[in-house]
Amino acid sequence: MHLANDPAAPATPEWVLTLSCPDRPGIVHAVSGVIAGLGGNITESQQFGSPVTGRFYMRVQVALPGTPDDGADALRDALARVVAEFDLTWDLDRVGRAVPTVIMVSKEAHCLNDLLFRQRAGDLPLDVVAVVGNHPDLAGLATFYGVPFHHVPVTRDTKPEAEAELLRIVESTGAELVVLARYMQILSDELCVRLAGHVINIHHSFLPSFKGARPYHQAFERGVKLIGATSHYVTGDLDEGPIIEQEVERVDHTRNPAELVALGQDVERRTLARAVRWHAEHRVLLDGLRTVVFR
Ligand SMILES: Nc1nc2c(c(=O)[nH]1)N[C@@H](CN(C=O)c1ccc(C(=O)N[C@@H](CCC(=O)O)C(=O)O)cc1)CN2
Repeated sequence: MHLANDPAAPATPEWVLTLSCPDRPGIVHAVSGVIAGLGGNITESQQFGSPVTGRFYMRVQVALPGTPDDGADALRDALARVVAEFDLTWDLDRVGRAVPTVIMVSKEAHCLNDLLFRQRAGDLPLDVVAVVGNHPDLAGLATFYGVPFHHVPVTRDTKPEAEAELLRIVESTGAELVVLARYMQILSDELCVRLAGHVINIHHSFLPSFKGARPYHQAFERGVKLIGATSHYVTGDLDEGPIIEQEVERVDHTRNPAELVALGQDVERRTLARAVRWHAEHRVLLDGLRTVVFR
C-alpha cells in the first residue's frame, strides 16, 4: 500500500522497471546483471512466463545509490544492450510517482468519492487533474476536493465532439490514466484504441456474467447467491477488456434489486481502488486478452 510520508519510505529514491519480451532463458540473469553492475539493490522482483502468449513479464524495484540523478539515465544506458538482445518492451518510472489521472463520472458518487478520499489520504499514488462528467451532479464533490470539474454532456449525435473534448482535457492536463468511475456512456472504438491500456472501468458485476446495463437487475432476475464487481481495461468490446481485479459478496433470496445495488457499492469501490493502485504502481502488465498482476 502506498502511504505518503511513510517513515519506512526508502531513503534512496527507487525506480520500478517493467518489461516484457519473448520468453527464453537468461532474461532475469541479464537484467539483474545490469543492475548489479551499477551497484544497484533490487528491493522487489517478480516475473512470469505466459504459456498462452509465450511472453515473459518482469517487474523490478531498484535502488541505485551513488549514481547521478538517482540512476535513471545510467540504468537506461546500461539496459540498451539487454533491450536489443532480448527484444524488450520496457518502462521505467520512479516508485511512488503520482500518476496524473482524469476520472470520468455520470451520477453515481461512491467510486469518485472513494478515489478522491484515498488520494487525499495518500493511499493512492494519483494526481487527479480533472473530473469529467456527462451530467453536472458530481461537480460539488470534485470541487470539495479541489479538483476541476468539466461538464461534458453526451448524446448519440454529440459523442464525437464530447470525446474530442475529453481528449483535449487529457492532453492539456498530461493525464496518463483515465478512470471510468461508474461512467455510463460507451466509449467509441476510436477512443479506446487511442487510449488503449490507459482507461480503467469498474463494471458492477462479476464478469463475464451480466455485461452491459443494469447488471444488478439482471442478477436479481437470475436469483444469484453472489454479486460482484470487476475492474478492467476498456476496449471497444463492451465489458470485455482485460480484467485487473474482481471481488464478490454473498447475497440471498431476501435481497431486492435496490438492496443488491446498495450492497454492491462497497464491493465496487474497493475493487476499483485496488485496480487503480496496482496500475499506478506499474504492477499490471497486459498479456493479450488477460493481465499479469504483480501484487
Ligand atoms: N468502449 C467501452 N466503453 C465503456 C465500457 C467498455 O467496457 N467499453 N464500460 C462502460 C461501463 N458500463 C458498465 O460498466 C456500461 C455503461 C453504459 C452501458 C450502456 O449500455 N449505456 C447506455 C448506452 C450509452 C451509449 O450508447 O453510449 C444504455 O443504457 O443504453 C453499458 C455498460 C463504460 N463505457
